[in-house]
Amino acid sequence: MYILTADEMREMDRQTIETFGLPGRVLMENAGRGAVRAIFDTWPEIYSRRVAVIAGKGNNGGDGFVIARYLAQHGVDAAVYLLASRDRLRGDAAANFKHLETLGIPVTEMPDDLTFSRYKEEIAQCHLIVDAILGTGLDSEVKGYFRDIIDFINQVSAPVFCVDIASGLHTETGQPCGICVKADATATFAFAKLGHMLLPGARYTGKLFIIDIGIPPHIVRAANPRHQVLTSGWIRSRLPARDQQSHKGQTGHVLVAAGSTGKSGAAVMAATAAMRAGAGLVTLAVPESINTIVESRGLETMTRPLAEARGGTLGKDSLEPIVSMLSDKSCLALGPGMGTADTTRELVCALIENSPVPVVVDADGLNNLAGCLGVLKNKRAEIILTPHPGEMARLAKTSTAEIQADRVSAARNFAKAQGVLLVLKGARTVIAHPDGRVFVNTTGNPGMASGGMGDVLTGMIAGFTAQGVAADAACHLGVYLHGAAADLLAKNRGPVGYMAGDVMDHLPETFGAIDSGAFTDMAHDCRPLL
Ligand SMILES: NC(=O)C1=CN([C@@H]2O[C@H](COP(=O)(O)OP(=O)(O)OC[C@H]3O[C@@H](n4cnc5c(N)ncnc54)[C@H](O)[C@@H]3O)[C@@H](O)[C@H]2O)[C@@H](O)CC1
Ligand SMILES: [K+]
Repeated sequence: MYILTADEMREMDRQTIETFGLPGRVLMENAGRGAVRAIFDTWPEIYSRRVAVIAGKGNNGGDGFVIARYLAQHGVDAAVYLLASRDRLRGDAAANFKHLETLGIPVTEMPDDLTFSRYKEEIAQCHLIVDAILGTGLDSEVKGYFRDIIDFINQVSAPVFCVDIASGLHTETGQPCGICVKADATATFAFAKLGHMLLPGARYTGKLFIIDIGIPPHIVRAANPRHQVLTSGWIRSRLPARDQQSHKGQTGHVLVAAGSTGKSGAAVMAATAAMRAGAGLVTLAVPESINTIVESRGLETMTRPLAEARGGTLGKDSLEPIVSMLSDKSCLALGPGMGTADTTRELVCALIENSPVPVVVDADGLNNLAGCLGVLKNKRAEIILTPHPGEMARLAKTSTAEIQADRVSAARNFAKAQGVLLVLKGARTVIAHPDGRVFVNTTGNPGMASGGMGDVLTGMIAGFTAQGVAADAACHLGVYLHGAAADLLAKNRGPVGYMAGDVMDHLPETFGAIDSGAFTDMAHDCRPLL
C-alpha cells in the first residue's frame, strides 16, 4: 500500500487539476464529504449534537468548511472557528467559506489569543472537535497562538477528529513539530502519508480512514510513489511456493558465521530461525571452543568448528575455510555474537567483500563493518544490513537521536549511497532499497524488546534468501513475519514475557495465519471510503 510525502500528494493533486481537468473544488468537495462519512461511521450518535470545526486559513481549513456544511445538512449543530480573519482566505477555501455564510452556519473569527480566550468555554462544551487547522502545508515548528490552540484541544474531554493529518504532525517523519493534536480518528485523502504510519505519528492519528477523492490511477502510476507499507497480501504473494515433491536439497542451504565464547546463544538462535523460515539446511560455523555447546543446542543444524583467535572468536584465519564452504551455500548470515576483535573485523570485512552469495550482516557484523565501509564498493553479491538505531548511528557516523528523528531518510540515504538493502529495526522497521524505495512495517509490538530478537530476524531473512526469494523480498518477509509472530503471541499468550525463541517457534502458526487471511495488520484496519 502506497504511503505518500506531502510533495507527492501535492503533485498528484496538481496533475489531477491541471492535466486531468478535475477542479480543485471537486477534490475539496470529495475530501470533505468523505471525511463526514468517516465522522458518522465513528460517532453515529453525533446527529443533533454540537461539533466545533476549528479551521486554519489554508486548504485544510477549506476541507473543514465542507465538513461543516455536510454536518449541518445532516442535522448536526456545527459551528466553525476560523483561526484568521476571513479576508485571509484564498481560492477553494474562500469559495467554500462563502457557502457557510449563505447557509447561515455560525462562523467565529478567532485570529488571536485574545479572541480565542472568549470562546474557549463554548468550544470545550462541544461533543466533537474537528481539527482542520494544519494539513500537509505545515512547514515549520508550531509556536505561539497555534501551539496554545493545539494544547487546548488536547485538554478538552470531547473526542477529536483530524482532517488529513493531525495538526502539528510532520507528514514525512511522523514526529510532532513542537506540538501535535492527538486524534481519536483521522480521515486522509487519496493515500495514507508516511507520518500516519510511522511512530509516534500513528499514535497521534488514531483510527485512520482513507478517502478516495478522485485522483485517477494513471496519475498515481506516473507519480511512481517511493514509499509503501507492507501488507499481508503483499507478504502472502511473496512467500516461497513449495512443490509437493520438494526436498531439502532444493530449499536452500544457509551458512551462519557467528558466535564467540559467552555468546553461543546468538549463533544458535540465528541458525534455528533460518530453519524455522523454511531453509532446507543450515550449517553453523563457530569458534571451535563453543562447538560442543552449539551442537547440543541446535539439533537440526550442522556445525563446522573453526580454529579460533585469542578470546575465543573467529578471526581472519577463518576466511579461507568460510569462503570455500560458501561454494555450495545460498546465503551467509554474518555477525551475531561474533565480537569486535581486530582479527574478527578483518574477517567480517573480507567476507562482505568476497562472498559469492547474499550476506545478511547483523550485530557485531555491523559494528565491525562500521570500520571498513569501503569494502561495500567491491561486494560481489547483495548485502543486507539489519542495524538497530544504535548500530545505524555507528554505520552512518552520527547519533542515535539523529537517526530516530527521521528514520526513513536515514535508511534511504545509507542504502542508496552504499548500494545495500538496509533494514532499520525498531518500532515501525524501515526497509530501504538501494534504488531509493522504502517499505515500512507495521507488525510487531513492545513485547519484542528483549534479547535475541535481532538474531532471530537475521536467521529468518537468511532463511528466505536461501530459498531463492529475492533479497529485497526476503527482507520484507523476514521483517513482517517476525513482527506478525510476535503479534500473535502477544494476542494469544500475553503482551510481554514471550521471548525470541518463542517468536521463531511460532512461525509455523504465523505462516498459516497469513495464508488463511486470519492475521490482519494496521494497513488492513485503515478504512477506505468513497
Ligand atoms: N487540491 C488540493 O491541493 C487539495 C488539498 N486538500 C487539503 O489541503 C491541505 C493542504 O492545504 P495547504 O497547502 O493550503 O496547507 P494547510 O492548509 O495544511 O496549511 C497551510 C497554512 O498553514 C500555515 N502554516 C504552515 N505551518 C505553520 C505553522 N507551523 N504554524 C502556523 N501556521 C502554519 C501556512 O502558512 C498556510 O497558511 C491538505 O492537508 C488537505 O487537507 C484537500 O482539500 C484535497 C485537495
Ligand atoms: K489537520
